[in-house]
Formats: sequence, C-alpha cells, structure tokens
Amino acid sequence: MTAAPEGSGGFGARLTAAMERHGRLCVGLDPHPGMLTTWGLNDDASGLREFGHRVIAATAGRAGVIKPQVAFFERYGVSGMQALAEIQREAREAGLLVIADAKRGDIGSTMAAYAEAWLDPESEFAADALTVTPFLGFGSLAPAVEAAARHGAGLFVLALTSNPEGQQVQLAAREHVTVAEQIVRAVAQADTGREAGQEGLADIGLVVGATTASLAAEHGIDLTAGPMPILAPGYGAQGATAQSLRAGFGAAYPQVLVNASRSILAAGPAPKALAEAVERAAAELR
Ligand SMILES: O=c1ccn([C@@H]2O[C@H](COP(=O)(O)O)[C@@H](O)[C@H]2O)c(=O)[nH]1
Repeated sequence: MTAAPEGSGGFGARLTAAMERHGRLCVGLDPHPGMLTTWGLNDDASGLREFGHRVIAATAGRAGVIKPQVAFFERYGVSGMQALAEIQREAREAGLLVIADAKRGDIGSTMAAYAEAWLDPESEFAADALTVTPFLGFGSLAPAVEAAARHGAGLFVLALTSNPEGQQVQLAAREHVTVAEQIVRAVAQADTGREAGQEGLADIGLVVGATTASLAAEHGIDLTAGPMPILAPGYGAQGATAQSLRAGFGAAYPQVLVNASRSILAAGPAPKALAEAVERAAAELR
C-alpha cells in the first residue's frame, strides 16, 4: 500500500539519500487551527486533508522530508487521525520521508504497541520514523529500537529540546554527566548494530533544538559520538537562523535535519508562495 520512499534500505540510508538530493530541510506539517482559518479552510478533517495536500505539493521535489505534528490531528478525534493516516500515505507516495512527531514513550511493553502503530509498514499510521521520549529511561525504548530495525524505520530520541523549560530536566546531572549526555551516549550505542562498512546516517537519531544546540558544546555533549541524524526544530518561528544553526551545531552540522513549520506555512495558502518559501528555506540551509 505504501510506496517505496526516497532511496532504499533502512531509514538512515533513505535519509542520507534524501538529504544528499534535497538538502537538510524538513517541512513541518502543523495545521494550527488559526492557520486553517488563515488559509480559508474548514476547521475540521476536510480542512486538515486539504492543508496536508497543499503542503505535500509544495514540498515534494523541493525538500526530502516532512514532519506532521500528530497533536494537531489528534485534537479533531477519530476523523483527524483518519486524515493524518491519509496525509502520511500521500506524502510517502509523493516520495517524501515522513517523520511522525508523536513523542511516544512508556514502559517497554506499551512502547512495543506504540512502535507497531507508527513503524509497521502495514499500519494505517506507517511513518518512516517516529519521535520518542526517553524520560522513562532509555531502556524503556528497547522495543521501539527493535521494531525500527525490523521494519527498516527510524527513531528520533528527545535529548535537548528546543523549549527553554526542557533544560531543567535535560541538563540535570549525575556525577557531572547531564541527562542529555546520557541520552546521546545511549543513542550512539544503540546505533552500533550497523553492518560493517555501512556509511551514511544511522537509523536511530536525536532531537536537539536549533535554539539549544550551542548548549551541547557548553555542557561537553558530543553530538558527533556516532553518525546519528539530528532532528533540529526551532529554526524560523522559534528564533534560530541558518547562521546560528551552523555555529551552534559546529562539527555535527552535517548530521542535522532542520525542521521549519510555522515560518514556511505562514507563506500559504497560495501554492506558488508556499513552494517559494520551501525553496528559500532549503537554499538558506544548504
Ligand atoms: O524540541 C522540540 C521538539 C519538537 N518540536 C516540534 O517541532 C515543530 C516546530 O514548529 P515551528 O513552527 O517551526 O516552531 C512543532 O511541531 C513542535 O512541536 C519542537 O519545536 N521542539
């Protein structure tokens, strides 16, 4: 049912191919209710579908990755989640990689169910990768790591999020090692199952905010500890710029996939203006 997305092989290989071809922009598909109104769309599942359809049309061929924010679909109940399933399928059929931003995390046995819901290609919500939270302990994500390997899918593990409140937890330290550093080390370790000689990005990556990247260096967190892809939200609406991203990530910048949601979506609904906003952001980050 789902088309083969960009490239072949596991998620890391597909993401590497997509970034080589289209650059490091990930377009955020965040149908804020106010945005639907501005775009002249219904504040219901039909509006979500049309919004998704237009964002996919503007993104395909201009960027390689799209990130639907699940919360903006969930708030419409069953019909919203049905629209999300259809939009994810349409995006993958258009050759885009889909990262479902659902930030799932629970005890291991429940985590296994979340992983099947989002990473099994036979699932209605099948995505190429899923954002997950490690704050129940990185070990609780083991079933998701196994499911990702089984399905050729990926995970992005929250490490140092873009919101300032995250630092209270993420920069707390035990024996001078911050929680964020422990997560980065655990993700690098989880990625060691790569085949000998395998190049490119790994399947399991990190979420590090475009706005908080410089904190990693300040706190001695080595984001180059492995070939982990790094999903970086915070560019545009949250204040990070192409220049601050490069400076903040430093040597890790080649691993970075930059998300932009509101700063691109604000250019809609006209298809040409939306496509130009995608092109501009992609060029700025190249
Ligand atoms: O640390 C994080 C993790 C996820 N997000 C999500 O990314 C987008 C950002 O949207 P903008 O409109 O470009 O600010 C949104 O879906 C967040 O939930 C994040 O911002 N920070």
